[in-house]
Amino acid sequence: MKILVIAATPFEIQPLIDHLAGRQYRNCQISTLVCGIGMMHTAYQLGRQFAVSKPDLVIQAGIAGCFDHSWEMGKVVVIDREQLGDLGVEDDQAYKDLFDIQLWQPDQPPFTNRQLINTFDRVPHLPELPKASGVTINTVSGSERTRQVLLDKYAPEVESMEGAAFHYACLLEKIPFFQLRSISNYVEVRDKSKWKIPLAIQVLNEALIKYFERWN
Ligand SMILES: O=C(O)c1cccc(C(=O)CC[C@H]2O[C@@H](n3cnc4c(=O)[nH]cnc43)[C@H](O)[C@@H]2O)c1
Repeated sequence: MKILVIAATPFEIQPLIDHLAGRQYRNCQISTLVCGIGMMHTAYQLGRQFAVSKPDLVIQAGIAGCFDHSWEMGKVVVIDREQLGDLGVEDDQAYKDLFDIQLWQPDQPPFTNRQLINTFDRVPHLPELPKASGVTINTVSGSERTRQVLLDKYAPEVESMEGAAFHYACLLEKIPFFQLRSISNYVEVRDKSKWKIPLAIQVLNEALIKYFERWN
């Protein structure tokens, strides 16, 4: 079983990389790929990778923002659906996405009712973690207005900059996948001093390592 773990930055999976060094798992070969921040980098790197070799499972691991202030920092979730949060047009005060203006159809593959849904088909040992819905954007949301527009339109729980590109590529290539996100911050008016990146990276990697230990 070939498993590929991808991340936007090296920092997000460095503890896993350190853990894997010199280790061999009986039933799986694990490789890692740092794709870069954002959808463009993720799509390019995945397309390039899949053209050469298709893994049996791909895991995207990263930190993310969450919309619900009752969530604790460092909460780890599996994303079960993704939506694109800023691909569309502005129409005076309104934002319309490509489905709204009918350039895309709600069920055009790989979308289902406008969403990039992971059914977790053929994913072995899916971690028993809470499921959450994701929205993917190009600019980290940092205003009350943007937060509310996204909530009203997509009702997301988690925001990242890569998730939708990952779901899109894996769904089209029919490769089993799951996206693991650990919460580093709330989606709110930007205050970087409140972000808990080291905590989020630590728990994210603990979850990844726990997952691979199940393969032993
Ligand atoms: O502004 C900074 O100094 C800064 C330093 C480190 C990281 C950042 C990021 O913006 C991280 C973007 C990166 O992490 C994911 N992420 C984390 N939180 C969010 C969020 O609230 N909204 C969207 N993406 C988030 C994202 O997937 C990127 O890979 C800034």
